[in-house]
Amino acid sequence: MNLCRTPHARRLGALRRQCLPSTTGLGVLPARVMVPYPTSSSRRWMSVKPMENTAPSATTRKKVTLASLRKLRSEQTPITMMTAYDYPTALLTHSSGIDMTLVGDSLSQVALGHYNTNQITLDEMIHHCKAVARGAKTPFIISDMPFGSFEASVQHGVESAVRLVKEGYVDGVKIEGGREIIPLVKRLTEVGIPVMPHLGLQPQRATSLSGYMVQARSSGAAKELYETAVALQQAGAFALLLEAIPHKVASYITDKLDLLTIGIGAGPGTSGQVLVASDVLGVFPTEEEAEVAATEHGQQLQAVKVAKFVRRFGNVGSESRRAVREYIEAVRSGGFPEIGKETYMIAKEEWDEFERSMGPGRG
Ligand SMILES: Nc1nc(=O)c2c([nH]1)NC[C@@H]1CN(c3ccc(C(=O)N[C@@H](CCC(=O)O)C(=O)O)cc3)CN21
Ligand SMILES: CC(C)C(=O)C(=O)O
Repeated sequence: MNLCRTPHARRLGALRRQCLPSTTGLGVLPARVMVPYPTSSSRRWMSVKPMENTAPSATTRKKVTLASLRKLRSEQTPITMMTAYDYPTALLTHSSGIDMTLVGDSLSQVALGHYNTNQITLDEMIHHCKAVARGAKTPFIISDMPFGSFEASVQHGVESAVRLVKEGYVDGVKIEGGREIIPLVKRLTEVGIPVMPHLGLQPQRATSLSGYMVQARSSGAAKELYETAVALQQAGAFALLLEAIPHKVASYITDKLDLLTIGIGAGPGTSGQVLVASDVLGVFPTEEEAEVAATEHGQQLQAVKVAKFVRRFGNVGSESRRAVREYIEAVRSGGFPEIGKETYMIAKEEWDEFERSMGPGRG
């Protein structure tokens, strides 16, 4: 039977695979070739309909795999990673061509408003992973394992990671920790879940470290970090996240090890970079911006202090606030909505009939 012609195979093909002529003489078989997800043909019904994306790069891009990430490293092309917390931010990573999308537990702070990252639960992470997976079709998706989901035992860690993969549809997991997570990294690798340990500044330990402090600044601490990195590679880690460490230490680790290194505050010598989406976009105001908003518009903004390693590539926050100010102003002044442009009509005879039976309205 020609598998490619069955309706089921056609559906499969339409989703992820391409049928290629077989060289085995067994006919045409569905080949394991990844094709783009049907993003260009799919339309969603929203109050504002997204335009179809016709950019050639978006229609030809394939799902990022471990092999394609390793190829980027071997070609010395820096890997790009950014966080996403929901469907719109996931679509942003997907449509922009980001290589890896991180459902970071920073979402506890930047999307849920908690004081730190330790308050988010595994169930909440899974809820957000599901939304991200619906939007981030091409990037390799990694979820953080939240505080409390892996420390008690290897078994608990495996159960939590399996839930993130099975219910949250992510491709791999990131775990904050050093030597103490080696047994878990080994076990997850054995069961086929790609693991990215997170070394250096570990936000889940901010309380015990009395803040978000740069790590591995002494020769002893740098040596310990390097040896831990080697041990985690031996345990099977496919990548390391290196946060807030001297750039020379991060470059050294990258040069000596085979795995991928993704840095944040670790300099340009790693295999790739990661930043939090709201930092890249400039969603939250700086203290100066909050002061300006208070004096000029009477707005009470929640200012945030960001780390030295953050570069803002946009100022989406000020644009959002301007849009909402104008919306409020337009409603209050009667300028929105505009009849004809933003309203619906009723045929004259229908309206006349309505008023005849019900009595006149406003005139
Ligand atoms: N918006 C956002 N961006 C992040 O990168 C981020 C989060 N939230 N939440 C979770 C963690 C917390 N992170 C942080 C937060 C603060 C610093 C920070 O201010 N570090 C000091 C270093 C001080 C020192 O040791 O010298 C700095 O000045 O950069 C670093 C990482 C990174 N993560
Ligand atoms: C800061 C990044 C790397 C992270 O761990 C997160 O988003 O939670």
